[in-house]
Amino acid sequence: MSTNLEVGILGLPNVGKTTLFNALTKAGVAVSSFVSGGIEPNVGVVDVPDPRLAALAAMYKPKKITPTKMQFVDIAGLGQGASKGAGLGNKFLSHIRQVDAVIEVVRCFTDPGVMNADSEPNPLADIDILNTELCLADIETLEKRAERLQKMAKGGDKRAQAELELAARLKASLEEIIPVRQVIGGEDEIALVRELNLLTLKPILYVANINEADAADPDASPYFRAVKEHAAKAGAEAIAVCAKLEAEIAELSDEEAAAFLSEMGLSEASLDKVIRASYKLLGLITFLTAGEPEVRAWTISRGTKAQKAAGKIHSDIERGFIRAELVAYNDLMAAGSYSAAKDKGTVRLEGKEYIMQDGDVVHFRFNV
Ligand SMILES: Nc1ncnc2c1ncn2[C@@H]1O[C@H](COP(=O)(O)OP(=O)(O)OP(=O)(O)O)[C@@H](O)[C@H]1O
Repeated sequence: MSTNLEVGILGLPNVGKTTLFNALTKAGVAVSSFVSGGIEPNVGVVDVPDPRLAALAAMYKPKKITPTKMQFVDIAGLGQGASKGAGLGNKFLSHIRQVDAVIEVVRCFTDPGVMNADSEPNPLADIDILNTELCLADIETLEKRAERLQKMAKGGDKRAQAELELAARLKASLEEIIPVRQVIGGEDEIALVRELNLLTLKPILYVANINEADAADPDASPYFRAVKEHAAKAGAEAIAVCAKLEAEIAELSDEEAAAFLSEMGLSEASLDKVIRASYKLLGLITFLTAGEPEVRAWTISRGTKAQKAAGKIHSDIERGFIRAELVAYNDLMAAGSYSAAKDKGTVRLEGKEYIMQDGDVVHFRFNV
């Protein structure tokens, strides 16, 4: 019972999208590939790394530890002119339309053997090319929609009128190549245009694909620094990854990988950072269940109420929901055991309207 939210991996040709996708999915489980004619994207399911699971396992000694999962989609090369329907452009744009958030891979490496990658990286120019294409595609969507809205607004439709005004504002920004996510107001405005699935409204994470030589100290790469600065200005996050190296690490056993990382002076694979940042990008949080049979992480959207969250485990538990008995992960760890947390009074009983928090360790009481 996973949420079907997906993060799409995009970027210019040969920037390392597939390498990153393979590294991500090899580190995780089951890669299902829907390749047909080379234009269907690959979808991969990935375990979300969560150190809290190991800590809970040390406390509960469960038979089984189950991480939660998330989905990535490898959306193949989007070149210049894609928004004009050049080549396979429209198909690619429709794949992007289906995902809930995007990772933009930006080339910050040089590789003489790779087409388009033999020259000095120019990450800002690359970001600009892709951004322009996405903005143009959104302009087209808004223009099409405006025709219908005008008719509806003439008929006195207030909502259509509001959407029309918003569309005009968004279009003006898009013409300056400013993504919708940077100019749209709060939830009310987002709701007005939600159905349009605007590409530049999707949350974005920049992944700077750096040279192996920069992996131990990414900030030494001027290219990564440029991406980071751009991301900060755009209110987004940037993570440096050497996709080629990560793909190699993903081939190793856990022990080998740990030894390799410490040799490189790295504390964790950058992939873990990418997965966690993507999870956050989708607005997802984790609640935990812990017992002797199983310690497990579950995914819900931020803002989910207790009764709905219970339904993640089983529809019966949602239907017969009585109460959620829960303790915040940090409180549980501070107490040292569940019964100690109870003694300290940090275990609470919450009703169905309770809004679940990341790291809640929960036992649902139900009756069917
Ligand atoms: N950090 C890196 N350093 C050096 N070479 C890299 C790095 N990352 C990827 N490469 C190499 O760049 C080439 C292109 O990578 P990849 O096929 O993953 O790109 P892509 O963006 O998926 O391409 P396409 O647009 O064809 O889908 C591969 O040969 C890969 O090994």
